[in-house]
Amino acid sequence: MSKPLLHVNELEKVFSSRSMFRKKQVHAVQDVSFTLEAGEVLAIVGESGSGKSTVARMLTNLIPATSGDIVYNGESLRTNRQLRKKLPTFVQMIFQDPFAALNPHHTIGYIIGRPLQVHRLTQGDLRSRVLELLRKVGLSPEEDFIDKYPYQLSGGQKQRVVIAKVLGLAPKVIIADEPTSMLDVSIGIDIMNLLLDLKEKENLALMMITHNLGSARYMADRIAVMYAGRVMEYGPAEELIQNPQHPYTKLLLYSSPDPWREQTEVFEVVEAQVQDASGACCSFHNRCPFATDICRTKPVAIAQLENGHQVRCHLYA
Ligand SMILES: Nc1ncnc2c1ncn2[C@@H]1O[C@H](COP(=O)(O)OP(=O)(O)OP(=O)(O)O)[C@@H](O)[C@H]1O
Repeated sequence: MSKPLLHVNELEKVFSSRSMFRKKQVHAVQDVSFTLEAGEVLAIVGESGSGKSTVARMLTNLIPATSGDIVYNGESLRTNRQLRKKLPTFVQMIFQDPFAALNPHHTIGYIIGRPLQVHRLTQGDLRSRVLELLRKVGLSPEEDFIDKYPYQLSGGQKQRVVIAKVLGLAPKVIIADEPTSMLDVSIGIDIMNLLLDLKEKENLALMMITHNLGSARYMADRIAVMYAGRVMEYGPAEELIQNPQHPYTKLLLYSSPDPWREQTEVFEVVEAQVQDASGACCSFHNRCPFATDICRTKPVAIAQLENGHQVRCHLYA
């Protein structure tokens, strides 16, 4: 069997801090596993603090994992130093704030061209490579943009520059962390369409991080729903949206406004603090209207449903 482009296996991240009197640990990510292939889009959805960005930061080696493994094309990030060195040409990240991502003192040409010089990726004329990248992200006429400064561009244009800069390194995986959340809705849709288009043309694997199930549905082939550091539900995007199983996924779906959806289920979540993902019980039990004793006392394993649909809930154990 061929190796997946990206294989994430039982990833865990614990942040530790020490104050004068006690040591505190936050289980930010626990037992996260998935695969990602070229040409595929995986969306990671969850509320603030669910661990989405921590997963992304581990995948790009910005922070080390506490345990578990990240394997690119069969090479482990944990053990392979060569892979860590060449990682920027394998995986790149787009952040939500294009305003902060671009140095205001440099021209667009410099911003896009500099990583190509650093990683020695230009054969031939740097300027024509930058113009080609500007064309790829729809900033034309390219000659008009190359000598501009970030302040002369709109938010959507800035995000396109960020994408061009990332694209220059010819990564195989792009992780987009809320790439449209700071943009107007229509501009955000343009950016999502651009990413989908580039995914097809460049045969990229895309991982999209979002709070919004609507954007996840629009973009993704598969969706992973995270809560308190764990994947609660995972499956083909349309199946997960049409046939959600986990109470938390239902909560996310029924709390997002959708004038076209018939409200078939009334879902009243219990108000409570989000639990840490240390795993002694179901982390959603204190907010779940269906929780029983077992949810408060026993850890939950992932249950396999049909069509690759998985759910982490005692209701299905
Ligand atoms: N450097 C850190 N030190 C300690 N705790 C951290 C650190 N970074 C993240 N955390 C904690 O880890 C948990 C997950 O955070 P993370 O930023 O991954 O969530 P998120 O789902 O990406 O949230 P958001 O959507 O708001 O970006 C949170 O409880 C957060 O407070």
